[in-house]
Amino acid sequence: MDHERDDPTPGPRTVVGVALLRAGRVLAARRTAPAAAAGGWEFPGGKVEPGESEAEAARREVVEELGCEVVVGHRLDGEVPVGAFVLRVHVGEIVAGEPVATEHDQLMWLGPEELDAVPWLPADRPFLPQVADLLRRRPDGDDPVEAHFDEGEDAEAVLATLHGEGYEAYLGREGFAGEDDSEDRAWLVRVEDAAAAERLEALVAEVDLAWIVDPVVAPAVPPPPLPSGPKRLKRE
Ligand SMILES: Nc1nc2c([nH]c(=O)n2[C@H]2C[C@H](O)[C@@H](COP(=O)(O)OP(=O)(O)OP(=O)(O)O)O2)c(=O)[nH]1
Repeated sequence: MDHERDDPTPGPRTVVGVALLRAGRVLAARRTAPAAAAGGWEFPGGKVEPGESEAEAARREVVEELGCEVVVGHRLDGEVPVGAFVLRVHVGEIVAGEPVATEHDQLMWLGPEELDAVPWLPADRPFLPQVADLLRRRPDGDDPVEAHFDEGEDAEAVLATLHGEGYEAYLGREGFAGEDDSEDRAWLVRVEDAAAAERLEALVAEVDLAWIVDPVVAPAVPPPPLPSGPKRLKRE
């Protein structure tokens, strides 16, 4: 089927790149093909297929290219023409597996001061200042910290432990901009002070399919706290 001909106002199709962030660095990958782009560095990703969202395409491409699972967060500002396509870039975070280059010939984790050290493809360069800003923006101790849980039972158990130890913590459902309401959304446990965050991190480390959400990649629509969240108890 020719989707472009059915659309009365077809725009250019999209290539989605994902700026994978981890510990103040972003993953850059070196292309091997086509010849004109070989040796150029890019964000993992590829063409969005008909019927796919950009986030779905980004997740699929990262599995294909790097063999790991990612969550995809907000889109960086702007889009850049690439031939008949436009390049758009989302931030993302690896949540399972370690990236292994299968289509690229090299991977590098670059800090904000190292972004200029590799020859990026021309279309990627306009995104680099935004990426550098995100890499420099680390949370301060008072920012809320959230943990993602695939299983509601795990989230509830961690919440109960935190409450039992006197920490204030809230339960919510994950929600990403542009995604429909769904019963399948993951669970989030949120804490709002540094001591609770440290305890939450320790508890999350013991649970499969749970991780601390990078605040930079956090869902664009944060879940509201439950109105009846218990207050933090005084601890000696
Ligand atoms: N994936 C990706 N492609 C980029 C970036 N910057 C950039 O100019 N491009 C260009 C290179 C390619 O011409 C095009 C994306 O093609 P691709 O080969 O990655 O797409 P794909 O995986 O869907 O592959 P295919 O359909 O061509 O087999 O966009 C970037 O950061 N990531």
